[in-house]
Amino acid sequence: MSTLPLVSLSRALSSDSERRAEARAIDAANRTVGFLVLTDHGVAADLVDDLYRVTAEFFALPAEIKNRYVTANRAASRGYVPPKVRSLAATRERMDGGDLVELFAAGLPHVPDDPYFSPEHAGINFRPNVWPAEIPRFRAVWETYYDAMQALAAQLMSLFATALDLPADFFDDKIDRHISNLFANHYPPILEQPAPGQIRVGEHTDYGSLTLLHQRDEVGGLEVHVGGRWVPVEPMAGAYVVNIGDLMARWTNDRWISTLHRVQNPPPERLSMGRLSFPFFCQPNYDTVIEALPSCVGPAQPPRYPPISSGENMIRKTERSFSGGNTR
Ligand SMILES: O=C(O)CCC(=O)C(=O)O
Ligand SMILES: [Fe+2]
Repeated sequence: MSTLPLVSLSRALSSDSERRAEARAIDAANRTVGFLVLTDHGVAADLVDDLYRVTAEFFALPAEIKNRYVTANRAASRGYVPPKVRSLAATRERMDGGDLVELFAAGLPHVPDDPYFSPEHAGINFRPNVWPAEIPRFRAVWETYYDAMQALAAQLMSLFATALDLPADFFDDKIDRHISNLFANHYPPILEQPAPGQIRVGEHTDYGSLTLLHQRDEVGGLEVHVGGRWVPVEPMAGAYVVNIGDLMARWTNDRWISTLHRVQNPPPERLSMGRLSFPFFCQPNYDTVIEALPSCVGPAQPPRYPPISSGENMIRKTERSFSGGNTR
């Protein structure tokens, strides 16, 4: 969709008046579409190229090697998930045979040696990452990219605070020990007829505060549900697609919307085209309780959702996403 609202990070950081102008654009985008396109974000193009390169090398490995990186507790989002095992439509109680995507996921790379992060307190949230030994550079590239994403996410959350008429540091202590995950979505060529309704990623809303998606493939397929229609989101060179997740909708009492989206299968003549994309799913600290912000409730707007902790929300949603695909 060429009409997604554009936000320039460098412009927002250039002066107070520019910051207010970009914050207004963010508010308008998040109220109406829940998606925007972020430009001038400062993430190095070389790093992104490296990320695509090492990750494509991983997915090109034989299945029996990739399967070594499947981890026992899938709700922890670490390592490899084979095609058709997860179903994002299942988070909405819709069964579709499993998403036509294979995944690799990682969490916080350098977990501090502090009880807050220990399994006793944090449960599965800071499980160690797993890294493919076959690709020596994989780990360093992923860790560097993860760091770039967490820094970018923090800057965006500060702009979000301004957009919500809150102090710029409002979210800082709610995301400073976040449980965000970096995913690679690899969509293999579609060689067999999909089951009825089975697509690359079934319709869903993202779970957390916001998602930073890098996509640059030719075949595309990402679609957002706006105005009762599915609208394609085409990649824009060097830009991130940013969307609101369920927790931001809950925080803002639906002033901002967590929009349904999906990845549609290519048309028949392009079924052999694969696709690689990288969502970074921002999830606040596991013990941050998300309830409607004071600026988003009033006599005519009672809170619409009960409070929920970030950690509980993520585990509930992730577990449900593994209830609709192939159980293997
Ligand atoms: O691969 C994409 O373009 C986005 C997929 C998606 O919506 C997700 O992984 O949550
Ligand atoms: Fe998504």
